[in-house]
Amino acid sequence: MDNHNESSFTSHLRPPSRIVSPNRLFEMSASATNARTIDMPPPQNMNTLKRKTLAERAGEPTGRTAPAPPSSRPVNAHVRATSIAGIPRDSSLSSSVSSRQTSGAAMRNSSNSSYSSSVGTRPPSAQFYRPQSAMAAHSRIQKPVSTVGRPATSLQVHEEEPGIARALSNRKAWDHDSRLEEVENMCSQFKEKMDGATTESKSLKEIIGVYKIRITELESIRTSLSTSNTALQTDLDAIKARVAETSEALDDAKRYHNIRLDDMQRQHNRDLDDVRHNAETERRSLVRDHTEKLEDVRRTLENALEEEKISHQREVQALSTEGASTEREKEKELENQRSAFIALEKELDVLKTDVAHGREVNEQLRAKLAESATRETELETSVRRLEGHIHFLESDNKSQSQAFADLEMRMQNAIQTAAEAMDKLRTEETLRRKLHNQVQELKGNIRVFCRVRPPLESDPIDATSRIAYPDDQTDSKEVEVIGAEEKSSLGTITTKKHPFAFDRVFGPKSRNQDVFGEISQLVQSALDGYNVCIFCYGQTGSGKTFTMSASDGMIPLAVNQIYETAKSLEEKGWQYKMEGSFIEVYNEELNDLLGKANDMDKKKHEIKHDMAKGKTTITNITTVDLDAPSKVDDILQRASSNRSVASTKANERSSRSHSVFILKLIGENSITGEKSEGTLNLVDLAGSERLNHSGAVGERLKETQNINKSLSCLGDVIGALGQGKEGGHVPYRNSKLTYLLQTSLGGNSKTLMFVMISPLQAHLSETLTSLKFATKVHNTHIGTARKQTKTRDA
Ligand SMILES: Nc1ncnc2c1ncn2[C@@H]1O[C@H](COP(=O)(O)OP(=O)(O)OP(=O)(O)O)[C@@H](O)[C@H]1O
Repeated sequence: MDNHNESSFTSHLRPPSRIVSPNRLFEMSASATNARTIDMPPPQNMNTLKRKTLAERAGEPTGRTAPAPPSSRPVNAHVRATSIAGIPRDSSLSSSVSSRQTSGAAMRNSSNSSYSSSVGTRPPSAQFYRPQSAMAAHSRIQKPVSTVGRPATSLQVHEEEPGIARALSNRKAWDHDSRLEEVENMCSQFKEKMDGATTESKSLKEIIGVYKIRITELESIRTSLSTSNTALQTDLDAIKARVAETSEALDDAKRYHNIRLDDMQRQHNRDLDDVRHNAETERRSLVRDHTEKLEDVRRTLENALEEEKISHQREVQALSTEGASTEREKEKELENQRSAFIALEKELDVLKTDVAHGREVNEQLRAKLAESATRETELETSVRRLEGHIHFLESDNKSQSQAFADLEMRMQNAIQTAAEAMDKLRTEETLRRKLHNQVQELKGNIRVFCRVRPPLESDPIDATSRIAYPDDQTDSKEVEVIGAEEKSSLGTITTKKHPFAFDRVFGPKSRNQDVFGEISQLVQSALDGYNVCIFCYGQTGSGKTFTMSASDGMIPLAVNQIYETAKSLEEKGWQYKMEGSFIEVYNEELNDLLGKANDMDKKKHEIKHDMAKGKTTITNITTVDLDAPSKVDDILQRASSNRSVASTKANERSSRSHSVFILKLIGENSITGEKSEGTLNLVDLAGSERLNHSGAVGERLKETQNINKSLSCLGDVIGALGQGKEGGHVPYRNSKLTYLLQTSLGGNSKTLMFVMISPLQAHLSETLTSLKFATKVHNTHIGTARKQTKTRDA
C-alpha cells in the first residue's frame, strides 16, 4: 500500500479556497464544507485523509452509478472498474497488462473511449468536482480482485522455462523434428505474448494520453482559480486600505470632537462660575438689604409693642378693677335668674298637669254633653210620645175602637196577601218545572254535544289535524274535520271534508264552566225528579275524565248547583236529600269506587231494578250523604285512589273501565206534599278506540272484548230506543253498563252524550269513527221523559 502511495501521482492543485466567488466554486472538499458550519480541528493523520491524486481521482468510477451485482457483471467489468490507483506501476503492471489482453479488443471496439472502459464514464465536470469526503474517496481506491484466470506472464514463462528445458532435455537428441516443432510452438507462444504486450502498451499509452488531457484541464482550472484568487486578494487589499482610511478619518473625527467637547465643557464651566458668582453677590446684597429692613421693622414693632403693652396693662388694671365689681353684680343677677327659672319650671309643671286635667275634664264634659243631648232627644221623643198617648187617651172611645179595627183589618189583609203570594209562588214553581221539562223535551231527550280538546304541551308539534267550526259565531252546532290529502288515479289532489252537526259544539278554547252552562238545565231536571244520564264518549286521551272529574268538571259543578238550588227551594217548602255513589264497570263486573280498595274486583254487586218506581239499586254499594258540597272532592279522590290501587302497569284502569257517578236526589215539599226522586248519572266511558283483538292476550284481551262489547251494546240500546216501538225489545241486559243505566236510558229519562275529540292528526280516523257514532245517537229520538212524582199520602 505504501509503495502504491509513493508511486501514485501527488496532486499539485491547492485545496479549494474558502473565498472563491460562488460562480467560480467548482470544487470544495467535505472538510472544507464542514468547516463552514462546524469548527472542526484539522485531521491528525494527514496520510489517511490525504487528498487523492489526480491519477486516483481520474481513475474513479462515477459515484452515481451503483455497481452491478457481481453475478451479473461481465468478466471485463473487473478490469473496467479497476481504478487507476489500482493499476500496478512495476511488476504488477504486467499482470494488469495481461488482464487487459483479454479485453483489449473489446476496449478498442467499444463506443466508449478507452478512458471510459478503463476508468469509467467520464463524469460531467460538475459531478466530477462534487465535494466528497476524503475517507469516501479513499474507500473507493480498492483494487478489485479479479476472478478471471490470468494469462501467463513473462515471469511465469521464466518459471516454465526449466520445465521446457526439462522437456527438451527429455527428447531424444536425434528427434530434431519434434524439438523443432516444440521450439516453433514456443516461438509462436512467445510471439503471441509479445503481441499482447504490445497491445497493452498501446492501451496504456492511450490512458496516459487521456490523463494528460485531464491534467491539462485541471491545470487550466487551477490557473483560473488562482487568477480569481489574485483578483479577490486585490479586492481584499483595496477594501482593507479603504477600511484603514476610514478608521483613520474616524479617529481624526473623534479627536476633533473630543477637543471641541473639552472646549465647550471648559467654556460652560466658566460661564457657570460667572453666573454662580453673580448670583452669590446679588444674594448677599439682597440678604443684607432684607436683614436691614427686617431689623428696622423689628425695632419699630418692638417699640409699638412696648407702647401697646404699657397701655394694655393700664387698661387691664382699670378693667380688672371695674370687672370685679361687675362680676359680682352679674353673679348676683344670675343667681336671681336661676331661682326665678326654677320657680317658673315648677309653675310650668303645675300648669301642664292643670292642662291635662282640664283636657280630661273637657272630654268628660263633652261626653256628658253628648249623652245629655241624646238623653234630651230621647226625652223629647218620649215626651212627644207620651203627649200623643195622653192626647189619644184623652180623646173619646169610639175613635179608639175604630183605630183598633182598622189595624186588625190591615193585618188580616197582609196575612191573606202573603198566603196568596206563597200559593202563587208555589204554583209558579210547579209551572216553571213543567215549562222547564217541556223545554227539555223540545230540545230532545237525547242530546249530543261535541267537545274538541286543545293540543297539549306533551303533544307533538304540528301534529294537529285541521278541524273547522263553521258556525262558531252563531249557533256553535257544526264541526268540520278536514281529512288528509288524497291523490286520485288521475293525479289530482283532493282533501275530503267531514261535516258534522250536533246540539252544541265546544271548540278547544271552551272551559268546563262553559260546558256546564249548557248542561245545568239537565241537572235542574234531576232535581225536578227526572232521571238524567250524561255520558262522555271518546277515545283515550280525548278529555273525558277532564270534562267529568276535574276540579271544575261536571261532577263537582253539578253537585254545587244542586246544593245551591236545593237551598233556594227550601223557602218554597222543598227539602232535598242527596246521596252519591261511584261505580266502576270493569270486565263486565261492578266495583264500588267508594268502598275499600282491597275489595276491588273481589266484592260482588248486583243490580236490581224496580221498574214500577223507575228505581235502580246496587247491592253492597257505599252511598255517601252529600250534605255539603265539599264532600264531592272526597268522593272523587277516594274513587281515583281506589282505581290507581287496582291498576297495573299494563293496565291503565281509568281508560279500560267505565265509571258511573250516581247522584240520587230525593225531594219533599212539606207545604204541597209533593215528593220527587231524580237520579243524575255522570258516566265516563272507557276509551272508545278500535281495539285490536289480534295483538291482545290474557287479561288485555278480556278487557278489550268487554269494552268493545259494552260500547256496542250502548249503541244497540240507543238504536232500539230510537226506533221507539212501544213495548219493543231493548237489549239492556246485553252488557253490565246498559243494564246499570236501564232506568236512566229510555222513555223516562233525559240523556246527554258528549263526544270527545282529540285534535291530533294521528287520531283522525278514531275522531271520524267517534263523530259517526255520535251522529247516530244524535239522530235517535227517545220517548218522552216521565217525572218520578208522588203526592203526599193523606
Ligand atoms: N279541554 C281541555 N283543556 C285542557 N286540557 C285537557 C282538556 N281535555 C283534556 N285535557 C288534558 O288531556 C289529557 C287527557 O285527558 P283525559 O285524561 O281527560 O282523557 P280521557 O279521555 O279521560 O282518557 P282516558 O280514557 O285514558 O281516561 C289530560 O292531561 C287532560 O288534562
